[in-house]
Amino acid sequence: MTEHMGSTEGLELEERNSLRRVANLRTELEDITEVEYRQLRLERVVLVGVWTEGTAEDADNSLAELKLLAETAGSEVLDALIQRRQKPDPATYIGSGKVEDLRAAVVATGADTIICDGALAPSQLRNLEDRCKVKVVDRTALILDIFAQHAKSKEGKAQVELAQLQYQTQRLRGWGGNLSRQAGGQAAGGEGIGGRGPGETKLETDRRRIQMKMTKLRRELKELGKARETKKANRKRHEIPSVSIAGYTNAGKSSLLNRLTDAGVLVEDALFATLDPTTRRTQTSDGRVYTMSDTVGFVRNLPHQLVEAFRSTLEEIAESDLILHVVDGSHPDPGGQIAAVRSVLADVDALDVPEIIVINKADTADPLVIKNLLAREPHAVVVSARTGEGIDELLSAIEADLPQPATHVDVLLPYARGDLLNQIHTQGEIESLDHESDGTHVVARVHGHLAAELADYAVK
Ligand SMILES: Nc1nc2c(ncn2[C@@H]2O[C@H](COP(=O)(O)OP(=O)(O)OP(=O)(O)O)[C@@H](O)[C@H]2O)c(=O)[nH]1
Ligand SMILES: [Mg+2]
Repeated sequence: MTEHMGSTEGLELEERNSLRRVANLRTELEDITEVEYRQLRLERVVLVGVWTEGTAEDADNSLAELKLLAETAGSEVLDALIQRRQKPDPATYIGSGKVEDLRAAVVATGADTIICDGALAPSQLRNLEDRCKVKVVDRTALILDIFAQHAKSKEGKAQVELAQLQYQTQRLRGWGGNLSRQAGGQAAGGEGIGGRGPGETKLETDRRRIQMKMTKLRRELKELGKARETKKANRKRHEIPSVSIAGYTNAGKSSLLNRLTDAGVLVEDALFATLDPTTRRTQTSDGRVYTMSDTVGFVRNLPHQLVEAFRSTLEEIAESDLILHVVDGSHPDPGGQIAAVRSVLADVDALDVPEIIVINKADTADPLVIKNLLAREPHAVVVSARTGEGIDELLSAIEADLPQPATHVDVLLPYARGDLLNQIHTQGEIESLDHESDGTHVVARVHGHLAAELADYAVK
């Protein structure tokens, strides 16, 4: 299902394999902390979902996405179960009877992990683990895991680690329960769950270590945030408009950035290929400079911890002048993707930034689906980052939506002030330009601070 591209493939596979080897050291699990155990890569998994509302098709889409996510995390999906229920069982997520089926599927396939398609309460995870005797994780943990594998920059890594620790600190159960028995091969007696005896001390040590680590990460992130602030301030001072490319994961955001700016960003048919935002400088057809940034992809029910951890990155979207909201026109439910993205945008107060809906993958999308999207989203452009279709139209739409410089100037610039003429070119909008005997006569719209610099040369 996933088709990896480029030279990164070898590297990531190697990384994943090395992690697998660690995962196989089951007998030594007692030497590592539970936190490290929880971070071990998933391997052979069974998926399970509860279907509470919507159509059977929605349920299938949701489980198909969970499968993609699991594969992106490097695991092999062996089986998938889905149960129709009014609401998840408070004790075991799926119904008690269904747990037997799940356990049977685990035994039959030899799976070592169960992934649930939702956000589960710590007690639900614990109960399922006890009854199925393998590690049980939820969608949140899975997404956190993918982010952890993909984060490359120092800031990205710190953000993900903080989110993971926040998630785990509420879910530690100590080594006294079934996990350590299963892991360490001790006799499975009738002890209770949740860690007694030595497990409990271990649990406390783990908790304290996590708290210390989190404090340290928060401090680091604060430092790293300062560098970002400086960059932003610089851009603001020069009043360079910024465009953010946002959208559901795998919609084609990086492909679009590459197509629009020759950025050379990694493109992969995998979820969350991009975690570190890339910013490129580019310009309008009349020479005005602006920046365009690729951003981390969104997903339905993006774990709250991640929205928090990535808040500073996401807030850049809120501060940009224009959002290109990319949606995969060939996806079975593009409308659902748009809604999921908008809910994250609302979370970071980015809803009042002007938005262009970019319906991508027009080369493979169903024309009827595109027609319906266009009817619902009037401010939309249909493109294909792959074939280049619609890209010129998109560039014109971007130019038209960029903030217009506010101040009208009419100046005669001496030829010695080529620097100012250059600034008008890159920052302003030129209405007329004539080379005259005593200088260049320019009529243009520019930003306030440039207008002030030009005041000396105003034509009376
Ligand atoms: N057919 C088709 N495929 C496309 C198009 N644009 C992108 N793709 C493919 O879609 C997949 C995802 O593209 P990316 O550009 O990595 O998507 P992204 O939105 O940056 O994804 P993440 O960074 O993982 O959130 C890749 O396999 C691309 O080759 C398009 O216009 N048509
Ligand atoms: Mg990307």
